[in-house]
Order: sequence, then C-alpha cells, then structure tokens
Amino acid sequence: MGQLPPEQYGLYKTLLESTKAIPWKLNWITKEFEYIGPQIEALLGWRQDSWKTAQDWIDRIHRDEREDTANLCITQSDCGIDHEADYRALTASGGYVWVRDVVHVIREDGVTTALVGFIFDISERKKMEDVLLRLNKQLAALSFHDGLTGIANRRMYDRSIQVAWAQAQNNRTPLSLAILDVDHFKHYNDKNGHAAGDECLCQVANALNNCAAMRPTDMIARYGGEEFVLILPNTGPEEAVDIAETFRRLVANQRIPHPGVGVADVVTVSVGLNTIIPGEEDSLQAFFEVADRMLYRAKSNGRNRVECAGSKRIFAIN
Ligand SMILES: Nc1nc2c(ncn2[C@@H]2O[C@H](COP(=O)(O)OP(=O)(O)OP(=O)(O)O)[C@@H](O)[C@H]2O)c(=O)[nH]1
Repeated sequence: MGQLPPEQYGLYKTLLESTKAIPWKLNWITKEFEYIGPQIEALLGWRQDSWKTAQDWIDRIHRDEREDTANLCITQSDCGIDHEADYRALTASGGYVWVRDVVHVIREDGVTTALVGFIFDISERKKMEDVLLRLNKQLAALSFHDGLTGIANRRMYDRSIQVAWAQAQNNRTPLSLAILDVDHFKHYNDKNGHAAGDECLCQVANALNNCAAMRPTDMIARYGGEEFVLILPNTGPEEAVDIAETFRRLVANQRIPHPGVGVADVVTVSVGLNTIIPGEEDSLQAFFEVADRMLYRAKSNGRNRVECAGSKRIFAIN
C-alpha cells in the first residue's frame, strides 16, 4: 500500500477499516505485526497497538486450539500455502470469540516474507452449529425411543439383541429373551377409548422400565403395539423365569383397572420366554420365534402367566 498515491492509500485504508473482516499483516522474517485493523478492538477488546508479535496472536488463542492452529499456520506459511483456521480468540475481558482467520502467504524468491489475512467473527455461525449439533444428538436419541412411552423402541431392540446375541455366541454365555403382551388390550381400548389405552401403555412401560429387577445390561423396549421385549444377557433359564415373573407381577401390582373379560379386573401381561447359548448354527430369528410361541402358549393357557422354553443345550422345552 506504501507504493500507492496518497489519495488512493487513504481510500484503501478507509475501505479496509470499515469492513467487518479485520485485516492484518505479519512480517514473517521478524514475526512482528506490521498492521492490524482497528476493528480488532471492537471485537476482542485488545488495543490495536497490543498486537506486536506472532506470539501475542498465539497467546490469545484458546488453549484447546492453540497448538494445532499455530502448527498449521507455521507449516503452511513456511511452505507458501494459503490457509485458514477457526479458533476461539481470547478477549481482553477473559471471554472467547470464535473467529476464522484466512491467510494469504507472500513469497519472494521462494521464501515466505509476510502473511496477510482477514479475521472474521464467526461466533453467530458457531452458535447455530452448536444448536444444530445438539438437535442432531437429540434426534439420534429420539430415533431410539418410542414416541408414546419414551422407552427404547423397536429399532433400539433390533440393535441391542444383535449385540447381545453376538456376545453370547462369542462368550458361550446364556441369553434370555422375554416377550410381554398386555392381555385383552383390544377390550381395554374398546371400553375405555384409545387415549386411555395409550395412557395404560405408558403406565405399563414406565413400570417395566423402572423395574428393580432390571440389571444394567438388561433392556426393555416397546416392540410395537401392546407388546414389549426384555433382553436378559448372561441369564440362564431359572433366573430368567424369576425375572420374567417379577415383571409380570409388577404389572399386575400396578392395579390399573381393566373392564375385564374373565382374566382379572386389572391390567396384566402374558410372557413368552426363551433362553439359549447360541452356537454358530443357531439363528436369532428362530430364537425369537420360540419366545413368541411361548407367548402364544401363555395366552392360550389363561394369560397373566410366564411360559418358557429352554435351549436344547440347557433344558428340554416345556
Ligand atoms: N391405545 C392403543 N392401542 C393400541 C396401540 N397399539 C396397538 N393397540 C391395540 O392393541 C390391541 C391388540 O389387540 P389384540 O392383538 O387383538 O390382542 P388383545 O386384545 O390384547 O388380546 P390378547 O393379546 O389375546 O390378550 C388392538 O386393539 C390395537 O388397536 C397403541 O399404541 N395405543
């Protein structure tokens, strides 16, 4: 800019100093700032003349980004490559502002002599990005939760059972699966209305999900409709029956009034249970189907009961 006629120099200076982007120039031989726009004071609070050397710049980068940003800048500048970096810049009052530094490298005879660049305030965009990130996390969490009851959903069950199956296969440990189905729920809906049916499902789900018998590795999920599934890793048949019984009793003990069609005057569940130590030849599908058959048996044997099957390697099917 020094070679410009004075009237043009003034024009360019005014232009540069009226932009939101903050211009700067660093002598790469001495590592001293030759210029930084006065707008820097409005953004970060540091006086324009407090930016003396590259070290001042490095010291004012948040420590989480400091080393990477400084290294990137030094390497690229030495190689003559234009670059940019996002980092949090320290303010004079001790806060931080997200900025983007866009750097152009000036070379003479293959040697870097200076850097010129612009600092942009990107704090608003970062705030939006944080909001989006949080929303995405919430969305991911929501996509594994049932919209009505808030407990794990079918998708979560599908993933978890695959993991539990693989672990049981690898470790040669027993895996139990219980399918719980609310008894005569159609009748409940017909008598009380769909909204009351929804409320009932929430109450059942909540009770199941907070069951004291549940261990950290167990998982209850809403499989669909009025059906729930309970994964019990590392659980042999006798223990699984005890746990399934506890869950069955827990629902009955909620004493949610049921208009009744011969079972009980409260809401109950029937439970089909299966246990296996899966071998290479076993299939998850077949394992599930046996639990489902046991549920059918519980229904036809009078409901409000647990019926179980054991793998051929554990005990004979009832
Ligand atoms: N309120 C409500 N009802 C549901 C929901 N999902 C499924 N249902 C109802 O649950 C009922 C299930 O009925 P069925 O499969 O005939 O079984 P059931 O009446 O429970 O009888 P059993 O299982 O033989 O004891 C149907 O009436 C469905 O409409 C839901 O999200 N909310």
